Amino acid sequence: MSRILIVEDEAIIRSALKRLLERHDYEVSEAGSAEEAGKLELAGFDLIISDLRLPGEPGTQLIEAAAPAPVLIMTSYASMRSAVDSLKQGAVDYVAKPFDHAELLETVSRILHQQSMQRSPPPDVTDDGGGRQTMIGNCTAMQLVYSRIRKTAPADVTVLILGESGTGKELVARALHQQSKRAQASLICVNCAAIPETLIESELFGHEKGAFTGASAARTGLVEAADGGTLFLDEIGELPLDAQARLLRVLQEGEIRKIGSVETRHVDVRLIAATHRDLRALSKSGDFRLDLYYRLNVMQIELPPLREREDDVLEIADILLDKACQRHERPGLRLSRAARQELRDYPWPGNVRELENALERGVILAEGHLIHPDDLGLAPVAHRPGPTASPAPPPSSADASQPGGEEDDLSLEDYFQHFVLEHQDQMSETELAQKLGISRKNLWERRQRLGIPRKKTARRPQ
Ligand SMILES: Nc1ncnc2c1ncn2[C@@H]1O[C@H](COP(=O)(O)OP(=O)(O)OP(=O)(O)O)[C@@H](O)[C@H]1O
Repeated sequence: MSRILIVEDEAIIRSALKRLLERHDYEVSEAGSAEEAGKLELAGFDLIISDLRLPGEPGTQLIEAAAPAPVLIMTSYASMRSAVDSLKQGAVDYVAKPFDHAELLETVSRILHQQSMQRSPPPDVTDDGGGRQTMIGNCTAMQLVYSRIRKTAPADVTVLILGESGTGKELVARALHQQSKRAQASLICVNCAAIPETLIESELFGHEKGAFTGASAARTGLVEAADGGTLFLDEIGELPLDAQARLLRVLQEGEIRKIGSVETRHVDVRLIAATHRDLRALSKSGDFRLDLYYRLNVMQIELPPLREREDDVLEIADILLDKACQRHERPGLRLSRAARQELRDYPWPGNVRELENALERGVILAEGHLIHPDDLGLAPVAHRPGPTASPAPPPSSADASQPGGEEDDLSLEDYFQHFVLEHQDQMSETELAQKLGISRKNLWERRQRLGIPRKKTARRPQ
């Protein structure tokens, strides 16, 4: 939903315009003067509509301050000359008052469309080891993502990144941090699903010595470690309710309190959160606090699944293949025509991460200078899983016994799926992982890959 700011001192015009835009599904904020508008994160808006004549500074004052957000100037017929001057100063367009509703809506939609079509180059991202990579892909949906990153990074606001597992949510979080004014400070990345529920609060918020059995020394939490910088909470939908309450306090008051402490400490942290789950639906079932959802959902960036990214699959495959060839010292390896077709047709439930893994397998297994479909190890058509967001049906025993190289994998996954579904109501995630002989992180990753929803945790008081 596009965000528009109206800057107009006449309350009647301002609220009429607000109602008009809201009826057309825009999210609208208001300010009565350029000075009042200047207190907002202007660059976070998709469009600013400002009256030219305002008490104090004129509307054109906002043009530079709001960049790259466009400013549309409203002016009266009597001052057409100043309207033209505003264009010279960089306003995107002007509308003469009183304006025709249809005409104004058309102008707004044209400007927003042009803005979204402005090509933003994919951002460069540096990983923890200092390695650089560029986000790959040029489809329309990714252009929108790049443009959102460019606009949102400098505005010091909370960002919620949505997308299936492996679509690049962490890459986006890194790009946001690295293009923000906090770039020189720390970026702390935490996967909420990979930390046992019993430990997550103390990991995030720290604890005092003796706060609980085993707390033999005081410990600083990750939120405090991100002070002055950015905290990236991946899979925030998995955060237990008690930790959600503490996080809300950080967002509302800018304060944390360690477990077992009575003192609070001020922290200045920009929060970026990501999830593949529908937080609104989770809040309806009582598993996610609605107030926290509203606090997180200031700006949204939605990553498209790979299967919807047009020709990006092959572009990404070519670049990642070169990298895999270098890593394994197998220069010059290419994908066969059939392998390229296979990559194009496959539904990629694990998205770019799954593509990376398939290419890695291809490079290791290829015998000549071409990678063939078998080398990629993708599931045969009959066994192809659905997207991670919706649970995949368990493969039938008939499927599992079919001839082909996948039987062992399938029956193992079949066993895994049945075991988890059968025992998850009685066992904690840690117990499940122990019984299966895998780590808790691995359990979570398999749940993502196989599309097995996590059991509902018992509702706790808020
Ligand atoms: N657009 C892209 N260009 C290049 N590499 C990408 C892109 N998107 C994702 N990747 C790669 O895919 C892998 C998964 O990306 P990332 O960890 O950011 O995904 P995610 O959505 O955070 O996944 P999860 O939710 O499972 O943690 C990484 O190795 C990342 O470098």
